[in-house]
Amino acid sequence: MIELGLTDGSFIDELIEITAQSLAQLEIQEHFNIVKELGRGKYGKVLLVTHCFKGTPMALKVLPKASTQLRGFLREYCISLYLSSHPCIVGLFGIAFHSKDHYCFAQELVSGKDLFAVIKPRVGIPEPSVKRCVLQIASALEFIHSHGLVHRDVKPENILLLDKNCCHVKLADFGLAQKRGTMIHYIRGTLPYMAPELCTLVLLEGQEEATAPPLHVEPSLDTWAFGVLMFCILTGYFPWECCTASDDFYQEFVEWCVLEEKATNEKDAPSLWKRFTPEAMEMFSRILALDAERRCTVGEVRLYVEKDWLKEETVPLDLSSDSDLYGHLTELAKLNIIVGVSVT
Ligand SMILES: Nc1ncnc2c1ncn2[C@@H]1O[C@H](COP(=O)(O)OP(=O)(O)OP(=O)(O)O)[C@@H](O)[C@H]1O
Repeated sequence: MIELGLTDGSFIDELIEITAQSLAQLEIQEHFNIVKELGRGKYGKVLLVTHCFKGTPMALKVLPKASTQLRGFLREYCISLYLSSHPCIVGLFGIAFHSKDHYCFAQELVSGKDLFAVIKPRVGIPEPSVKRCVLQIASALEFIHSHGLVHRDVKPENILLLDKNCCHVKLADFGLAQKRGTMIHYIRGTLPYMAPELCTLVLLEGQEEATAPPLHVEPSLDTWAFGVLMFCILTGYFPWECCTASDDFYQEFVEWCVLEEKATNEKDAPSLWKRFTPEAMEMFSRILALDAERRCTVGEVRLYVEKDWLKEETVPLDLSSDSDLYGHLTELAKLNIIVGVSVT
């Protein structure tokens, strides 16, 4: 029995070594019946399969060898496996293998939609469902962070629903997960869930190196993404496209944060945020603290869950169709991000 370090993520390297030594080679069709494709992401696809002998339905994540490094596949599989005991994290069967063209591992089948699919444009999802969902994701993220890991891809597409009212949800996709402290040197492309400190590492067209110093992966990156996700599912809009000086919506929020440091003032809330109660704004100011060091932990959302988050009469958004951010919800979800990482 190996001794596993529990809080610094070091056990992952040991699991990767062991798994690498025993990774079987087999062809998918020889062991599984492919029923249909369940979904597709930037890195691969997920197939609904049944085991040829046992008939067990599974969600098989299939990553092409041509675009996937073995080490990256093993890291995703080992991190997913280690965390899969949490009730709000997708379960695993302990089955991983490689075929001629793919790396694969079998996940528990979650039969509902993902959270992105149930967000009503410009409306979001009902506040009680948001709260149920947010509490479960906070619990999953606390579990991940307590093991010295960071998810790094918290977004509605990676939250799978077992029912349409979010009574039971599961966090999926550990393809970008890293040990806390891993260094990020640069990023290509942005997503609205990316924290401001991460956006400083975005490479512009033709640029080879980021001008900002490298960043350590910290749980505060997940906290920020969690805050953006909360905004998205409460409103059906993104709060901004990305956290840069050229994004007016983000700049409006930054200005509000500066004022909020002095005193909460409803009048000062940016147009997109006017629908929230002062209590919800206080919560957002802590979860989306611009300074990562001052950002609260995901679990602090529990302090606000008994309070109302949306005002009873929602203030209509003062947006022309051109600046309607919902248009970006689908487009931005498809953006590619390439993150350069090196382990310290
Ligand atoms: N266990 C599962 N059960 C049912 N459907 C699933 C399961 N896992 C993933 N899916 C579906 O497949 C889609 C893609 O899966 P996943 O996010 O793991 O792929 P990816 O290539 O890593 O995506 P991304 O581009 O977000 O990184 C999900 O959005 C979801 O709709």
